[in-house]
Amino acid sequence: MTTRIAIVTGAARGIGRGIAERLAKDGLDVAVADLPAMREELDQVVAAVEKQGRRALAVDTDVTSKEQTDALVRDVAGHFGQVDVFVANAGIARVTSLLDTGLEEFEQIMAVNLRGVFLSYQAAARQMIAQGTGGKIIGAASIVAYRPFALLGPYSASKWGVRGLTQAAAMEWAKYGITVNAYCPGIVGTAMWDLIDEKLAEAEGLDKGRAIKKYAEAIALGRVEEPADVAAFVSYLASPDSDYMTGQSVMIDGGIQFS
Ligand SMILES: NC(=O)C1=CN([C@@H]2O[C@H](COP(=O)(O)OP(=O)(O)OC[C@H]3O[C@@H](n4cnc5c(N)ncnc54)[C@H](O)[C@@H]3O)[C@@H](O)[C@H]2O)C=CC1
Ligand SMILES: CC(=O)C(C)=O
Repeated sequence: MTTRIAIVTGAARGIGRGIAERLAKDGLDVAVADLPAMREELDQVVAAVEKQGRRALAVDTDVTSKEQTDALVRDVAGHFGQVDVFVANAGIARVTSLLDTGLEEFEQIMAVNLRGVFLSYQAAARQMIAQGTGGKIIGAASIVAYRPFALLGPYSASKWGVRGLTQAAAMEWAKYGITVNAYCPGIVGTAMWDLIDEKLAEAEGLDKGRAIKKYAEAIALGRVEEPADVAAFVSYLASPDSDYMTGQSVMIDGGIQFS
């Protein structure tokens, strides 16, 4: 069997890095993409993938740009011959009340979290359709795609949008053998939550580090999530074991939300 090729965006750190390393462990060759400012960290992920005996490629990409996202897929297909798995992981969080959110901030969140996922899904699907191979398209949603967090309103709306986009893409592309699913993590201990903790602590008059502790009390399994917890589920979504699953946004949160 030929080696499958995956692309992971926002892969320089956090959950994206965890996913890239896990897919490499699963035997896939992996292209990792992130903003140019993250190149040093991205190169470390390339080294970690290669250490597992897999081929890797780093591509500077801003997923808000159609040109760059199309080029990412084109370059990876040119380099490795095909694209089998696309993980649209890149995202940003902003802690802001709805009344205080300026238009520019709202649009920035939507540009990365929703437009970026749309552009990623579209570029990946066009490549997979042209190949005639089917494929696995996977997006980053969140538990807030089901029930928002106050002060994370625009962020929550963007993730709600990812859930809708994932359903529509699954409906449209099933006939090409492409499945489209999303992962919905809870509270993962990454740089993103460092920022959320700092801003929520400020807003709620808590000391730094207290907000994440407070929110983590809601986790039934009793610990903050790690990137590897998310990556284990993405590994399943990227594998043939999930071939009969499409259009789903699945909570992997240690038991915060119960639907
Ligand atoms: N940390 C958490 O608790 C949760 C995270 N998520 C989602 O998981 C995904 C990954 O989150 P984390 O690893 O925690 O975040 P992170 O902030 O640690 O990493 C995000 C990565 O995305 C990159 N990125 C940002 N804007 C980009 C752009 N325009 N183009 C390309 N790359 C860009 C960043 O440079 C960074 O390397 C995000 O979509 C996030 O919304 C979902 C639920 C919970
Ligand atoms: C960042 C995020 O999506 C949550 C739920 O914390």
